[in-house]
Amino acid sequence: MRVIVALGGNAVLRRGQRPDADTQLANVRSAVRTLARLAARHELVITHGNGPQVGMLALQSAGDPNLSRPYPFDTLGAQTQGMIGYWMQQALQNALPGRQVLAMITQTLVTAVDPAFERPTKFVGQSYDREEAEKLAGEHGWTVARDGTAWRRVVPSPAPRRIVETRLIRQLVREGVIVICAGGGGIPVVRDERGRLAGVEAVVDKDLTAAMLAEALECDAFLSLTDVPRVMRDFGTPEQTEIAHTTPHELRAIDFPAGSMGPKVEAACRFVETTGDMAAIGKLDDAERILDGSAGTIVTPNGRWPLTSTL
Ligand SMILES: Nc1ncnc2c1ncn2[C@@H]1O[C@H](COP(=O)(O)OP(=O)(O)O)[C@@H](O)[C@H]1O
Ligand SMILES: NC(=O)OP(=O)(O)O
Repeated sequence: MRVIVALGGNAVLRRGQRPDADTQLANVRSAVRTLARLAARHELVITHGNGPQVGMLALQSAGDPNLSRPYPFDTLGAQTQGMIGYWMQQALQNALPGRQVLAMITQTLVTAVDPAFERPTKFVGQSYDREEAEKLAGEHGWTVARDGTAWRRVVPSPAPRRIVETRLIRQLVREGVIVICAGGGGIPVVRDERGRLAGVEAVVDKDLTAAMLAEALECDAFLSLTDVPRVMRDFGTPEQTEIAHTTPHELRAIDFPAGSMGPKVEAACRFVETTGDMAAIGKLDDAERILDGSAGTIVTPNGRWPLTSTL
């Protein structure tokens, strides 16, 4: 099978951890143990989040007295692709000697008139209590929003339209390369009337980009791997229940929060609706069990996996 994995930024920097490089590298090495087992059995394309990291770099940049203005989010996105891509590439090379692994700088086309620029939803950086978040928002001109019980900075997250480097990614996958690409959803860029690319201030959702890429690369499965074992009904209430096997139709009848589970569910539904193939949301460590149907929330057109006829 050709499998695309979207790895949450939280897998690289867990909630509450200090963002030291060695902490993140240790998390990447641990994630790569699972990814390497997948790569041994399947053609693997890896995308990853960057929410915690891009927010941290933005905060550092905002506090740098030598700068006349903080680095823009496209440039910060590129920095996170380089940093996380490097950690992953090296960890995979060490885990799978003899295999070709490449982390690519990847740009994602968005449109400048996307309404998302007026309505920031993408959580970046660390969590704060409400008072501190509002204080920082006042100091730096941020928008902040509630993420579960905590507060975080939010930035615009326009819809991904196309990955500029799609053809190259396809070529590399066909040649057996394990490609790490579209990190942080891809660096958001727009194309002007003369066809030239330029970066924009945003962070694209990596699950939406991954689903789009999965379709373009004709992947058989799209796995969004995060820190919860399954999508839940009535999440965060005493009545919460795990959803094991489901359909896009069933999932679309449930409300999920923007900026966290919402885009994962939307991405999974879009991939299944467009391709008729399988998408799943679950825990990184369960990736292999998700593919055999015994873990995660598995989304298929008829709610069954492996896919079977309903006739
Ligand atoms: N209905 C739900 N079921 C499961 N988790 C949910 C749900 N709604 C919100 N969440 C939250 O979504 C989080 C995963 O989204 P996110 O933090 O964006 O992950 P990642 O960084 O791994 O992509 C979970 O840790 C959980 O707190
Ligand atoms: N860019 C992005 O979607 O990052 P996270 O997965 O960390 O939210």
